[in-house]
Amino acid sequence: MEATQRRLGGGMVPVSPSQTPRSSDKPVRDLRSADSNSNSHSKYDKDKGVNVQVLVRCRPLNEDETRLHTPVVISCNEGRREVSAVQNIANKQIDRTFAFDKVFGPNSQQKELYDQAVSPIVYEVLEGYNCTIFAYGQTGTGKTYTMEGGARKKNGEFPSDAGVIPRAVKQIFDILEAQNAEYNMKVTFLELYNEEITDLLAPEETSKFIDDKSRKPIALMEDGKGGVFVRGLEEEIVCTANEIYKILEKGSAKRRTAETLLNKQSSRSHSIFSITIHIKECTPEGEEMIKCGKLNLVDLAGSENISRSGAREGRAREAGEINKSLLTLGRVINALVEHSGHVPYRDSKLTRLLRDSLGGKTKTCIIATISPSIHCLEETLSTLDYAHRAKNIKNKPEINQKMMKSAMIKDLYSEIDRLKQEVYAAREKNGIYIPRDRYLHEEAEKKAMTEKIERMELEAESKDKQLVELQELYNSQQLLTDELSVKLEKTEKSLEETEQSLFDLEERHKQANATIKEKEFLILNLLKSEKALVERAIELRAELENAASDVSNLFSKIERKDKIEEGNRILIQKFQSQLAQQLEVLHKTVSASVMHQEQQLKDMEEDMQSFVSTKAEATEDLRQRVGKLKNMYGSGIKALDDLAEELKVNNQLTYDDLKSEVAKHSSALEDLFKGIALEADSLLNDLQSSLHKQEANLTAYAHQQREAHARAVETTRAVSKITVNFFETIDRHASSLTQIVEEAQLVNDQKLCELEKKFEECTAYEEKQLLEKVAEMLASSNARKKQLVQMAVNDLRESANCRTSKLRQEALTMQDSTSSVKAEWRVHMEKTESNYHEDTSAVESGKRDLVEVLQICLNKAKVGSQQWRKAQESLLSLEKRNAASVDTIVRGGMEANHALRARFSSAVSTTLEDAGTANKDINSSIDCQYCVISMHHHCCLGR
Ligand SMILES: Nc1ncnc2c1ncn2[C@@H]1O[C@H](COP(=O)(O)OP(=O)(O)OP(=O)(O)O)[C@@H](O)[C@H]1O
Repeated sequence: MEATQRRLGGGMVPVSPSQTPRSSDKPVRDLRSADSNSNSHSKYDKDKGVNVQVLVRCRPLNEDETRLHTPVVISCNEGRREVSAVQNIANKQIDRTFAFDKVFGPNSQQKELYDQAVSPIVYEVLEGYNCTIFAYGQTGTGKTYTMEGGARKKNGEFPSDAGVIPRAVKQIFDILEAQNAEYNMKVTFLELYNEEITDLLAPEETSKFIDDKSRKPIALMEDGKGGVFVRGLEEEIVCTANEIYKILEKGSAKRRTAETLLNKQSSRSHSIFSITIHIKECTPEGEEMIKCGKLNLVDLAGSENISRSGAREGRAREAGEINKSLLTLGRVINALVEHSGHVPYRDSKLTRLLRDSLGGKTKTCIIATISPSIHCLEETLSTLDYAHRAKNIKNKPEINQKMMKSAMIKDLYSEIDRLKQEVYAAREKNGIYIPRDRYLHEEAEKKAMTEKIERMELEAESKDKQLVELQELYNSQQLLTDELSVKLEKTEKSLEETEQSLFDLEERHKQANATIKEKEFLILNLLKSEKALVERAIELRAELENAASDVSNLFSKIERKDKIEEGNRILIQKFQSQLAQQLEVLHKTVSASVMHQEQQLKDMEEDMQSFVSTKAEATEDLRQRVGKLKNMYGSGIKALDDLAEELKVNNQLTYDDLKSEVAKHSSALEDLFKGIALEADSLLNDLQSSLHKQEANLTAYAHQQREAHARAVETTRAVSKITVNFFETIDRHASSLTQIVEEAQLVNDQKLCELEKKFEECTAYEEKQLLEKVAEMLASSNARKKQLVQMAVNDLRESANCRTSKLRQEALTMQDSTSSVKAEWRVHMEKTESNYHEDTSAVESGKRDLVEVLQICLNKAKVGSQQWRKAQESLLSLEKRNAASVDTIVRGGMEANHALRARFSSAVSTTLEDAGTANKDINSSIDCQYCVISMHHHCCLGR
């Protein structure tokens, strides 16, 4: 029942098997996160957890597969960490790609896989983590090959195809040896077969019978803290790697294997090989601590298709059990991934054993093995799905709490005592006896367990009932579904038939519609042509009727025409005779009138000759009169010409007067302007000279100001220099203060460390003494403690005093520097003040000068304005005079013009009178002429 220590190694004391290393409740720093290449480290986050690392390994085709040229459907892209399954047969197309943390193709070597995926995990185990690596995959895909290796150890050499387990063992020993560490290592090796656990390291006596029945299953117990442990599992203490190899060989040989169609040596059970390492560490204070790490290496039985693997009878049951536990594992993975409240760990022993590795505090790595063959595609896809899903499981790894060696020894002593008591009790009485306390404790535990079991049974019953109900419901639903599906089928068939007939009918309907349409079209065309024909006939009839009436009309017209033509002929004959008579009469009258006309023309010629002679006389008379008029107009125009000449002379005179007057005025104005310009010039010169003076003053003032500013800048520079010096000294003091404080801190720390060390030493010493003289020692230890504390306090006080005095000194130096800065500042202030006063007086004098200059300018401006006023007045008087003289000239001109205008108007009136009489004469002569002509005209008309 109880574990027995088989060997003691490295001077370390092993822990009991029930003491499976536990992670501390305290969060611990991930020590390998910096140098590990495992991506789990990078993902690590205390609250979120670390994803289970999943890698895939594809084995190469085996001999048979190569011989039979089995098609390969799996391709591995190690760089992109992807596995693709591609198959295209007939109409079934598969093309799926999965991404994993790492992918190892068919050519990958054992060492490669180990170095890349497992080695970092081993480092983590040595840091104090619990880690699990398990291989999952279809039968014959290389789980055992990956975990254990193809060949066992040959002649002490390390084989190149050694698997994960021997390599991990070697690495652990190599590291520990290199570190020269004091350690203790123990291993366990168990097998889970048909839901029963067997110890592969059990002593020979108990397993000398080869048949399965002789193998005693061992119990899986709850440790009361949520974990499980295997009661009575052998723990082999190992000191060298070779020992482990031997153990492995021995254990593996005991594993149940069988030949299946897929694997000649197929593992029929799950195996868990665990290595627990305790490493001694010394704290800087010299305390011995024990660090503990555990590595679980799990080789699962193959997931398989029973029919394909060729498993029969016993093997089929095996396969069923294997599949059941793997199914539970799948359900656990699903529940963890989907974060469902209940995770069915308890449904199989495998999941109970792996509980901490799936969603617990262990770091886990799953190696999924697959075959590239087309025949395994279904299982390969299922494995890839499974593994891909497992990628999302999150664990929360924690480093196992380090134990103090003394505490551990204490625990072990109490364990030995308990065991001794048990042995003693057993020796004293017949049968099995245990101490009362333990009995009571176990009874209570048992009671609690019974209650729990009862409760669970009740729950299970109710669940069963529910299940039965659900089953019934499911069955009835199934029946209903079957009925409905039959009905549905029938309905579908009839629907199909109806649809077919409907389709036919529709076709026929379409055809009929088409023929109807054709016929309708023909009828319509016929009707149309009939209608057109009737219309045409009606038209033709009307035309015929019209033609008949036209013909009758034509006949009557022809008759009438004939009659008229007859009448016309008679009339023409009458007209001919009349016309001949009239033409004879007309001939006679025309000859008489010609004679008369000739007579009249002779008379007219005579009259015209007399009229021309009278006209010549009248014209002579008129010419004489016009000559007279011409003379009269010539004398009038001459008089007007004389007048205009006189006017011109007058105007010239007036213009000359005006011109001389204006010239006089302009010369007077010129003289005046010259005088004014001279005055203005002198004024401007004065103003310019005063401005020059002012400019000189201003330049002097600016110079003064510049000098004052330069002085101010100088002083400011001096001040800033002083201030910088001041701050530098303050800085120096501050840094020396910090140094002092740091020193003080260091001294304090050292002293506190010493105190702590002394206190611990004292405590340890006293603890030892306490076993003999507790009471006596207590007093003395108290006194000693007091003394020690007093000493430490005094020490601290002294150092504090020393520091205070140093601080005071620093403060004094600081005060000194401050006072010197103050004095410098005062000097600077005084200087600045005197400069300021000087500047102000200079400004005042400048201001005064300016005021004087301005006054001078003002006076000059006044003189200027007076002179301008005078000039204005003289200009005004000149203007007035000019205006008066121009007025008299203009008035004289105007009077002369008036006299000329009177003469001109009298001359015009006489000329007009003369012209009036001449016009009258012409008019009367014209009238006379007119009378003569009219008389002539009348005479001519009278003839
Ligand atoms: N990567 C590999 N390279 C070379 N040979 C391999 C590889 N993987 C597997 N094999 C060979 O394939 C055969 C089957 O491998 P193995 O027994 O490890 O499969 P398994 O997955 O453990 O099967 P089972 O689940 O039935 O135990 C072995 O002969 C092994 O040597």
